[in-house]
Amino acid sequence: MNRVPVIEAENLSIGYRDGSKARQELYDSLTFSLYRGELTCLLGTNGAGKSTLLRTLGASQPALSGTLFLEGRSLYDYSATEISRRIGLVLTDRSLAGGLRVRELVALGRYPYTGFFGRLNRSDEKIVEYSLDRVGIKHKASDYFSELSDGERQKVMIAKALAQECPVVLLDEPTAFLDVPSRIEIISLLRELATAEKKTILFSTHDMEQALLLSDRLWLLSRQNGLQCGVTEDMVLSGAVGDLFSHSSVNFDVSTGSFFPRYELNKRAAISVPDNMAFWVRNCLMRAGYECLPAGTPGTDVSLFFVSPEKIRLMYKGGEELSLSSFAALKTALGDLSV
Ligand SMILES: Nc1ncnc2c1ncn2[C@@H]1O[C@H](COP(=O)(O)OP(=O)(O)OP(=O)(O)O)[C@@H](O)[C@H]1O
Repeated sequence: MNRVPVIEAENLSIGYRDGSKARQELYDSLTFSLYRGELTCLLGTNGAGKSTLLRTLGASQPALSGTLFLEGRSLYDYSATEISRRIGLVLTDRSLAGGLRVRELVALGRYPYTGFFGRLNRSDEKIVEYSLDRVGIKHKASDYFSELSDGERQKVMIAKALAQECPVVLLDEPTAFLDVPSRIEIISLLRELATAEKKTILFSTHDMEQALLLSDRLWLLSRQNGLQCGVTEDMVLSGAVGDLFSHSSVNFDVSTGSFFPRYELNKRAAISVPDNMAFWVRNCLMRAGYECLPAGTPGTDVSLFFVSPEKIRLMYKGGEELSLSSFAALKTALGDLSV
């Protein structure tokens, strides 16, 4: 099946103009497509250019060169009003919200439809109420935006983009400063809008774990490799995600999609542990400098038979044996805790 991209770029160059001539070019030949009904996550290290790319796609800053199409037409052939009916850009800067109440702020999303005086008719009001309801923030509609929590503010900004009724929504770090349940809630909401309302959604984040679980596609942006695009699982298993954040003191575990510190393992432990506790037992041993090997491996510094946190048997190389009944006792016996 040949799918038609909603946004398409060819040899797009993005960056900043300095005065009339000199320019700081971040990327010079980005080629990509964004599709309807998909949630795409933009990942990259600090300063990679994620915000710059999102602002360029949202027409809030010009591309340096190349072509950028929205629904098959050059983005730059659209008027500002036409763009604001098609692309909702949710940036992290909230200073514009001033002293507005939540409902008033969401109603600004209707501006592309309400004409010069911005008067809402019955249908506009209905859309504002629907948008407040859709993100679960209706109960705060009369509160001041400035008095909301970070998570509530993010929901309001998403509601404003919904009220704009755009088929494309671009969001710069919508989960910044949120606790883990709120991050999952926001990304799940974006996912729902993409699948149920067939919107095209691209968001940037530093929340890897949630992004990998919930996004259909990943865009990996780096100075070394430019923009790499693909389905989440392909990008993880190909090693591209691990490479993006490769660092001398950090490893990426492809099997779980999580990053962990690179420990110096100078001791060896043969371990027997039930599957449901294996992660935490290994975690405890690796922090104490032990490489974890299968039970029965000869010549290790210790052998561990872990039945449950209350039932642990530890055997040292010399033959001494201890029965332990907590992780605290195990860590003390391994010399990793001084209590
Ligand atoms: N207005 C500007 N003028 C000139 N250079 C800028 C401007 N804004 C950002 N830059 C530069 O562009 C590069 C990319 O910045 P950008 O904010 O797009 O990165 P980012 O990937 O969003 O970073 P982060 O994850 O830290 O938010 C940086 O080197 C930054 O200094």
